[in-house]
Amino acid sequence: MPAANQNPITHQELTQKTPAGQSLSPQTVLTDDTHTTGFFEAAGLPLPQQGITLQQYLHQLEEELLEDLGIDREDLVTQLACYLDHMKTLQAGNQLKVSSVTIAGGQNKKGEPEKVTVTIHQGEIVCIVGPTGSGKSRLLADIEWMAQGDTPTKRHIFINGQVPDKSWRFSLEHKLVAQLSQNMNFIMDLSVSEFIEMHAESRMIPKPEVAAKVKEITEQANALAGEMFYWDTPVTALSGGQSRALMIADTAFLSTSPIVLIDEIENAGIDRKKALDLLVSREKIILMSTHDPVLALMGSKRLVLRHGAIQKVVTTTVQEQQNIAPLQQLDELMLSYRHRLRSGETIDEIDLSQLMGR
Ligand SMILES: Nc1ncnc2c1ncn2[C@@H]1O[C@H](COP(=O)(O)OP(=O)(O)OP(=O)(O)O)[C@@H](O)[C@H]1O
Repeated sequence: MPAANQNPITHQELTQKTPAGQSLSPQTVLTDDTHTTGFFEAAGLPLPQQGITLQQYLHQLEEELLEDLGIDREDLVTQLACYLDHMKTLQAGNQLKVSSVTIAGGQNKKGEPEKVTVTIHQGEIVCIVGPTGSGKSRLLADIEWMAQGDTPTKRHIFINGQVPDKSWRFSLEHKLVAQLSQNMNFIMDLSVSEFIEMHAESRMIPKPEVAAKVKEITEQANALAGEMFYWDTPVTALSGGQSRALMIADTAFLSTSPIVLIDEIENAGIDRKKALDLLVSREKIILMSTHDPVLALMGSKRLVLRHGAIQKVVTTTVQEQQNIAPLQQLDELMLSYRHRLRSGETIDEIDLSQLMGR
Protein backbone atom coordinates (compact mmCIF):
# COMPACT_ATOMS: atom_id res chain seq x y z
CA MET A 1 0.00 0.00 0.00
CA PRO A 2 1.53 3.37 -0.93
CA ALA A 3 2.29 5.85 1.85
CA ALA A 4 -0.41 8.39 2.66
CA ASN A 5 0.42 11.87 1.45
CA GLN A 6 1.30 14.63 3.86
CA ASN A 7 -1.11 17.23 2.48
CA PRO A 8 -4.38 15.46 1.88
CA ILE A 9 -6.80 17.40 -0.27
CA THR A 10 -9.81 18.51 1.75
CA HIS A 11 -13.39 17.53 1.03
CA GLN A 12 -14.24 21.14 0.23
CA GLU A 13 -11.32 21.55 -2.17
CA LEU A 14 -12.18 18.33 -3.92
CA THR A 15 -15.77 19.38 -4.42
CA GLN A 16 -14.65 22.76 -5.76
CA LYS A 17 -12.38 21.07 -8.29
CA THR A 18 -15.25 19.04 -9.67
CA PRO A 19 -16.91 20.92 -12.56
CA ALA A 20 -20.58 21.75 -12.19
CA GLY A 21 -22.91 19.20 -13.69
CA GLN A 22 -20.43 16.35 -13.25
CA SER A 23 -21.61 13.43 -11.16
CA LEU A 24 -18.13 13.02 -9.66
CA SER A 25 -17.87 13.70 -5.93
CA PRO A 26 -15.30 12.87 -3.23
CA GLN A 27 -17.51 9.96 -2.20
CA THR A 28 -17.82 8.55 -5.74
CA VAL A 29 -16.97 4.87 -5.61
CA LEU A 30 -14.41 3.98 -8.28
CA THR A 31 -15.66 0.84 -9.94
CA ASP A 32 -13.62 -1.03 -12.56
CA ASP A 33 -15.76 0.31 -15.37
CA THR A 34 -13.73 0.88 -18.52
CA HIS A 35 -13.82 4.68 -18.42
CA THR A 36 -12.11 5.29 -15.10
CA THR A 37 -9.75 2.37 -15.78
CA GLY A 38 -8.85 3.90 -19.15
CA PHE A 39 -8.20 7.26 -17.50
CA PHE A 40 -5.89 5.92 -14.77
CA GLU A 41 -4.04 3.72 -17.25
CA ALA A 42 -3.51 6.60 -19.68
CA ALA A 43 -2.31 8.84 -16.83
CA GLY A 44 0.21 6.18 -15.71
CA LEU A 45 -1.49 5.80 -12.30
CA PRO A 46 -2.21 2.61 -10.34
CA LEU A 47 -5.68 1.16 -10.86
CA PRO A 48 -7.95 1.76 -7.85
CA GLN A 49 -8.99 -1.13 -5.67
CA GLN A 50 -12.62 -2.19 -5.98
CA GLY A 51 -15.06 -0.24 -3.81
CA ILE A 52 -12.65 2.56 -2.91
CA THR A 53 -13.87 6.18 -3.01
CA LEU A 54 -12.19 8.89 -5.06
CA GLN A 55 -11.04 10.64 -1.89
CA GLN A 56 -9.50 7.43 -0.48
CA TYR A 57 -7.77 6.79 -3.79
CA LEU A 58 -6.26 10.28 -3.85
CA HIS A 59 -4.99 9.92 -0.29
CA GLN A 60 -3.24 6.69 -1.22
CA LEU A 61 -1.31 8.14 -4.12
CA GLU A 62 2.39 8.51 -3.50
CA GLU A 63 3.82 12.00 -3.63
CA GLU A 64 6.83 10.78 -5.60
CA LEU A 65 4.72 9.23 -8.33
CA LEU A 66 2.67 12.41 -8.72
CA GLU A 67 5.84 14.47 -8.94
CA ASP A 68 7.22 12.12 -11.60
CA LEU A 69 4.03 12.49 -13.57
CA GLY A 70 4.02 16.24 -13.06
CA ILE A 71 0.47 16.37 -11.75
CA ASP A 72 -1.13 17.21 -8.42
CA ARG A 73 -4.27 15.77 -6.88
CA GLU A 74 -6.43 18.77 -7.67
CA ASP A 75 -5.56 18.71 -11.37
CA LEU A 76 -6.15 14.99 -11.40
CA VAL A 77 -9.72 15.41 -10.16
CA THR A 78 -10.41 18.14 -12.71
CA GLN A 79 -8.97 16.00 -15.51
CA LEU A 80 -10.92 12.90 -14.45
CA ALA A 81 -14.15 14.91 -14.32
CA CYS A 82 -13.52 16.35 -17.80
CA TYR A 83 -12.60 12.92 -19.14
CA LEU A 84 -15.80 11.32 -17.83
CA ASP A 85 -17.83 14.22 -19.19
CA HIS A 86 -16.18 13.83 -22.57
CA MET A 87 -16.84 10.08 -22.59
CA LYS A 88 -20.50 10.70 -21.81
CA THR A 89 -20.81 13.17 -24.72
CA LEU A 90 -18.98 10.85 -27.09
CA GLN A 91 -21.18 7.94 -26.15
CA ALA A 92 -24.32 10.00 -26.63
CA GLY A 93 -23.03 11.10 -30.04
CA ASN A 94 -22.08 7.58 -31.06
CA GLN A 95 -25.40 6.18 -29.99
CA LEU A 96 -27.29 8.71 -32.04
CA LYS A 97 -27.81 7.42 -35.54
CA VAL A 98 -28.43 10.32 -37.88
CA SER A 99 -30.48 9.03 -40.77
CA SER A 100 -31.67 12.42 -42.01
CA VAL A 101 -31.22 16.18 -41.81
CA THR A 102 -34.15 18.41 -42.74
CA ILE A 103 -33.81 22.08 -43.67
CA ALA A 104 -37.10 23.93 -43.19
CA GLY A 105 -37.16 27.27 -45.01
CA GLY A 106 -37.06 30.61 -43.22
CA GLN A 107 -36.68 33.87 -45.11
CA ASN A 108 -34.38 35.49 -47.69
CA LYS A 109 -32.33 38.65 -47.24
CA LYS A 110 -35.39 40.80 -47.98
CA GLY A 111 -37.46 38.99 -45.36
CA GLU A 112 -39.55 37.14 -47.95
CA PRO A 113 -40.48 33.53 -47.09
CA GLU A 114 -38.21 30.69 -48.22
CA LYS A 115 -40.85 28.19 -49.27
CA VAL A 116 -38.70 25.04 -49.24
CA THR A 117 -38.30 21.99 -47.03
CA VAL A 118 -35.50 19.59 -48.00
CA THR A 119 -34.58 16.31 -46.34
CA ILE A 120 -31.13 14.80 -46.88
CA HIS A 121 -30.55 11.14 -46.06
CA GLN A 122 -27.54 9.18 -44.80
CA GLY A 123 -25.03 8.41 -47.58
CA GLU A 124 -26.24 11.36 -49.69
CA ILE A 125 -24.10 14.18 -51.06
CA VAL A 126 -26.02 17.39 -51.56
CA CYS A 127 -24.40 20.41 -53.20
CA ILE A 128 -25.11 24.05 -52.55
CA VAL A 129 -24.68 26.34 -55.54
CA GLY A 130 -25.39 30.02 -56.23
CA PRO A 131 -23.72 33.32 -56.96
CA THR A 132 -21.14 34.84 -54.62
CA GLY A 133 -22.89 36.28 -51.59
CA SER A 134 -26.10 34.31 -52.15
CA GLY A 135 -25.90 32.63 -48.71
CA LYS A 136 -24.14 29.29 -49.26
CA SER A 137 -21.85 29.58 -46.24
CA ARG A 138 -24.78 30.91 -44.20
CA LEU A 139 -26.77 27.76 -45.00
CA LEU A 140 -23.84 25.57 -43.87
CA ALA A 141 -23.57 27.63 -40.68
CA ASP A 142 -27.31 27.14 -40.04
CA ILE A 143 -26.82 23.39 -40.24
CA GLU A 144 -23.71 23.47 -38.09
CA TRP A 145 -25.55 25.34 -35.36
CA MET A 146 -28.80 23.49 -35.97
CA ALA A 147 -30.65 26.76 -36.32
CA GLN A 148 -34.04 26.98 -34.66
CA GLY A 149 -35.36 30.21 -36.13
CA ASP A 150 -32.62 32.07 -34.26
CA THR A 151 -30.27 33.02 -37.15
CA PRO A 152 -30.72 35.79 -39.78
CA THR A 153 -32.31 33.25 -42.16
CA LYS A 154 -34.91 32.08 -39.55
CA ARG A 155 -34.42 28.50 -40.77
CA HIS A 156 -35.12 25.41 -38.69
CA ILE A 157 -32.95 22.31 -38.87
CA PHE A 158 -34.32 18.92 -37.82
CA ILE A 159 -32.37 15.73 -37.16
CA ASN A 160 -34.24 12.50 -37.91
CA GLY A 161 -37.33 14.68 -38.34
CA GLN A 162 -37.08 16.11 -34.81
CA VAL A 163 -35.87 19.24 -33.07
CA PRO A 164 -32.26 18.41 -32.05
CA ASP A 165 -31.36 18.14 -28.41
CA LYS A 166 -30.05 21.41 -26.92
CA SER A 167 -26.83 19.70 -25.76
CA TRP A 168 -25.85 18.96 -29.37
CA ARG A 169 -26.34 22.58 -30.29
CA PHE A 170 -24.51 24.37 -27.54
CA SER A 171 -21.91 21.91 -26.29
CA LEU A 172 -18.41 22.55 -27.62
CA GLU A 173 -18.15 18.79 -27.80
CA HIS A 174 -21.14 18.29 -30.08
CA LYS A 175 -20.05 15.71 -32.54
CA LEU A 176 -22.93 15.60 -34.99
CA VAL A 177 -21.30 17.99 -37.43
CA ALA A 178 -17.75 18.17 -38.78
CA GLN A 179 -17.02 21.38 -40.68
CA LEU A 180 -14.33 21.68 -43.35
CA SER A 181 -14.27 25.42 -43.87
CA GLN A 182 -12.41 27.52 -46.43
CA ASN A 183 -9.84 28.79 -43.97
CA MET A 184 -7.85 26.14 -42.17
CA ASN A 185 -5.28 28.24 -40.40
CA PHE A 186 -3.49 26.37 -37.65
CA ILE A 187 -2.33 28.39 -34.71
CA MET A 188 -0.95 25.53 -32.63
CA ASP A 189 2.73 24.75 -32.46
CA LEU A 190 2.35 21.02 -33.22
CA SER A 191 3.77 18.60 -35.73
CA VAL A 192 1.43 16.74 -38.09
CA SER A 193 1.73 13.56 -36.00
CA GLU A 194 1.12 15.40 -32.70
CA PHE A 195 -1.94 17.03 -34.23
CA ILE A 196 -3.38 13.67 -35.36
CA GLU A 197 -2.45 12.03 -32.05
CA MET A 198 -4.31 14.76 -30.18
CA HIS A 199 -7.41 14.13 -32.28
CA ALA A 200 -7.08 10.36 -31.92
CA GLU A 201 -6.87 10.73 -28.15
CA SER A 202 -9.96 12.91 -28.01
CA ARG A 203 -11.77 10.27 -30.07
CA MET A 204 -10.74 7.60 -27.56
CA ILE A 205 -8.75 5.62 -30.13
CA PRO A 206 -6.84 2.91 -28.19
CA LYS A 207 -3.17 3.85 -27.77
CA PRO A 208 -1.74 0.91 -29.80
CA GLU A 209 -3.81 1.98 -32.83
CA VAL A 210 -2.76 5.64 -32.83
CA ALA A 211 0.54 5.20 -34.72
CA ALA A 212 -1.28 3.38 -37.56
CA LYS A 213 -3.83 6.22 -37.72
CA VAL A 214 -1.06 8.82 -37.97
CA LYS A 215 0.51 6.88 -40.85
CA GLU A 216 -2.79 6.32 -42.67
CA ILE A 217 -3.96 9.95 -42.35
CA THR A 218 -0.59 11.40 -43.40
CA GLU A 219 -0.47 9.10 -46.45
CA GLN A 220 -4.05 9.82 -47.48
CA ALA A 221 -3.60 13.56 -47.03
CA ASN A 222 -0.47 13.44 -49.18
CA ALA A 223 -2.38 11.56 -51.86
CA LEU A 224 -4.79 14.54 -52.00
CA ALA A 225 -2.26 17.36 -51.87
CA GLY A 226 0.53 18.45 -54.22
CA GLU A 227 3.92 18.66 -52.54
CA MET A 228 4.71 16.03 -49.94
CA PHE A 229 4.67 16.77 -46.21
CA TYR A 230 5.79 14.50 -43.39
CA TRP A 231 4.63 13.41 -39.94
CA ASP A 232 7.15 15.76 -38.32
CA THR A 233 6.24 18.82 -40.45
CA PRO A 234 4.87 21.59 -38.17
CA VAL A 235 1.17 22.17 -38.97
CA THR A 236 1.86 25.90 -39.15
CA ALA A 237 4.23 25.22 -42.08
CA LEU A 238 1.55 23.49 -44.20
CA SER A 239 0.20 25.32 -47.23
CA GLY A 240 -3.53 26.09 -47.48
CA GLY A 241 -4.10 23.03 -49.70
CA GLN A 242 -2.00 20.74 -47.52
CA SER A 243 -3.88 21.87 -44.39
CA ARG A 244 -7.22 21.14 -46.00
CA ALA A 245 -5.96 17.76 -47.25
CA LEU A 246 -4.87 16.93 -43.69
CA MET A 247 -8.24 17.99 -42.26
CA ILE A 248 -10.14 15.98 -44.88
CA ALA A 249 -8.14 12.80 -44.18
CA ASP A 250 -8.44 13.47 -40.44
CA THR A 251 -12.24 13.86 -40.74
CA ALA A 252 -12.55 10.73 -42.89
CA PHE A 253 -10.52 8.49 -40.56
CA LEU A 254 -11.07 9.93 -37.10
CA SER A 255 -14.30 11.87 -37.00
CA THR A 256 -17.41 10.03 -35.90
CA SER A 257 -19.61 12.98 -36.87
CA PRO A 258 -22.39 11.74 -39.11
CA ILE A 259 -22.77 15.09 -40.90
CA VAL A 260 -19.91 16.71 -42.83
CA LEU A 261 -20.11 20.25 -44.18
CA ILE A 262 -17.62 21.29 -46.85
CA ASP A 263 -17.14 24.87 -47.97
CA GLU A 264 -15.65 25.22 -51.47
CA ILE A 265 -13.19 22.34 -51.57
CA GLU A 266 -12.20 23.39 -55.12
CA ASN A 267 -10.24 26.41 -53.88
CA ALA A 268 -7.82 24.20 -52.02
CA GLY A 269 -6.01 22.91 -55.11
CA ILE A 270 -6.33 19.32 -53.93
CA ASP A 271 -7.66 16.21 -55.68
CA ARG A 272 -11.36 16.93 -55.17
CA LYS A 273 -12.74 13.65 -56.41
CA LYS A 274 -10.39 11.60 -54.20
CA ALA A 275 -11.31 13.81 -51.25
CA LEU A 276 -15.00 13.21 -51.79
CA ASP A 277 -14.48 9.47 -52.23
CA LEU A 278 -12.65 9.36 -48.89
CA LEU A 279 -15.43 11.17 -47.07
CA VAL A 280 -18.32 9.39 -48.76
CA SER A 281 -17.01 5.93 -48.00
CA ARG A 282 -17.71 6.72 -44.35
CA GLU A 283 -21.50 6.74 -44.91
CA LYS A 284 -22.01 10.29 -43.84
CA ILE A 285 -24.45 13.00 -44.85
CA ILE A 286 -22.43 15.48 -46.90
CA LEU A 287 -23.37 19.05 -47.73
CA MET A 288 -20.93 20.81 -49.99
CA SER A 289 -20.96 24.39 -51.16
CA THR A 290 -19.32 24.62 -54.58
CA HIS A 291 -18.86 26.62 -57.78
CA ASP A 292 -17.37 23.59 -59.56
CA PRO A 293 -19.59 21.78 -62.13
CA VAL A 294 -17.79 18.42 -61.67
CA LEU A 295 -18.39 18.46 -57.93
CA ALA A 296 -21.90 19.86 -58.26
CA LEU A 297 -22.95 16.98 -60.52
CA MET A 298 -21.51 14.42 -58.09
CA GLY A 299 -24.28 15.26 -55.64
CA SER A 300 -27.66 13.56 -55.80
CA LYS A 301 -29.25 16.98 -55.74
CA ARG A 302 -28.26 20.60 -55.52
CA LEU A 303 -29.76 23.47 -53.64
CA VAL A 304 -29.71 26.66 -55.70
CA LEU A 305 -29.35 29.76 -53.56
CA ARG A 306 -30.33 33.29 -54.40
CA HIS A 307 -30.67 36.40 -52.20
CA GLY A 308 -30.03 34.29 -49.08
CA ALA A 309 -32.69 31.63 -49.69
CA ILE A 310 -32.98 28.22 -51.37
CA GLN A 311 -34.65 29.15 -54.60
CA LYS A 312 -34.74 25.72 -56.20
CA VAL A 313 -33.86 22.07 -55.51
CA VAL A 314 -32.52 20.32 -58.63
CA THR A 315 -32.20 16.53 -58.74
CA THR A 316 -29.16 15.38 -60.72
CA THR A 317 -30.35 13.63 -63.88
CA VAL A 318 -28.82 10.52 -65.47
CA GLN A 319 -27.67 12.68 -68.39
CA GLU A 320 -25.91 15.03 -65.98
CA GLN A 321 -24.17 12.10 -64.32
CA GLN A 322 -22.93 10.99 -67.74
CA ASN A 323 -21.66 14.51 -68.35
CA ILE A 324 -19.29 14.27 -65.37
CA ALA A 325 -16.71 12.35 -67.47
CA PRO A 326 -16.33 14.94 -70.29
CA LEU A 327 -16.35 17.75 -67.74
CA GLN A 328 -13.56 15.97 -65.91
CA GLN A 329 -11.59 15.74 -69.17
CA LEU A 330 -11.96 19.47 -69.61
CA ASP A 331 -10.88 19.90 -66.05
CA GLU A 332 -7.78 17.77 -66.55
CA LEU A 333 -6.89 19.76 -69.64
CA MET A 334 -7.12 23.00 -67.64
CA LEU A 335 -5.08 21.38 -64.91
CA SER A 336 -2.35 20.38 -67.34
CA TYR A 337 -2.05 24.03 -68.44
CA ARG A 338 -1.95 25.09 -64.83
CA HIS A 339 0.94 22.69 -64.21
CA ARG A 340 2.74 24.08 -67.24
CA LEU A 341 2.31 27.61 -65.96
CA ARG A 342 3.51 26.63 -62.51
CA SER A 343 6.64 25.00 -63.87
CA GLY A 344 7.50 28.11 -65.90
CA GLU A 345 6.54 26.86 -69.37
CA THR A 346 4.85 29.03 -71.98
CA ILE A 347 1.43 28.23 -73.41
CA ASP A 348 1.76 29.00 -77.09
CA GLU A 349 -0.56 26.29 -78.39
CA ILE A 350 -3.79 24.81 -77.11
CA ASP A 351 -4.25 21.14 -77.94
CA LEU A 352 -7.94 20.19 -77.88
CA SER A 353 -7.47 16.94 -79.83
CA GLN A 354 -7.82 14.78 -76.70
CA LEU A 355 -11.25 16.27 -76.06
CA MET A 356 -12.39 15.91 -79.67
CA GLY A 357 -11.28 12.28 -79.78
CA ARG A 358 -13.45 11.17 -76.87
N1 LIG B 1 -31.51 34.78 -45.48
C1 LIG B 1 -30.61 35.67 -45.10
N2 LIG B 1 -30.97 36.73 -44.34
C2 LIG B 1 -30.05 37.65 -43.95
N3 LIG B 1 -28.73 37.59 -44.25
C3 LIG B 1 -28.32 36.56 -44.98
C4 LIG B 1 -29.21 35.54 -45.45
N4 LIG B 1 -28.49 34.63 -46.15
C5 LIG B 1 -27.22 35.07 -46.14
N5 LIG B 1 -27.10 36.22 -45.45
C6 LIG B 1 -25.88 37.01 -45.26
O1 LIG B 1 -25.37 37.40 -46.53
C7 LIG B 1 -23.95 37.44 -46.53
C8 LIG B 1 -23.38 36.59 -47.66
O2 LIG B 1 -23.70 35.23 -47.42
P1 LIG B 1 -22.64 34.05 -47.58
O3 LIG B 1 -21.31 34.43 -47.05
O4 LIG B 1 -23.30 32.84 -46.98
O5 LIG B 1 -22.56 33.91 -49.16
P2 LIG B 1 -21.83 32.81 -50.06
O6 LIG B 1 -22.81 32.37 -51.07
O7 LIG B 1 -21.22 31.76 -49.21
O8 LIG B 1 -20.70 33.67 -50.75
P3 LIG B 1 -19.30 33.17 -51.41
O9 LIG B 1 -19.64 32.36 -52.63
O10 LIG B 1 -18.63 34.48 -51.76
O11 LIG B 1 -18.54 32.41 -50.37
C9 LIG B 1 -23.53 36.96 -45.16
O12 LIG B 1 -23.29 38.11 -44.34
C10 LIG B 1 -24.75 36.22 -44.64
O13 LIG B 1 -24.83 36.17 -43.23
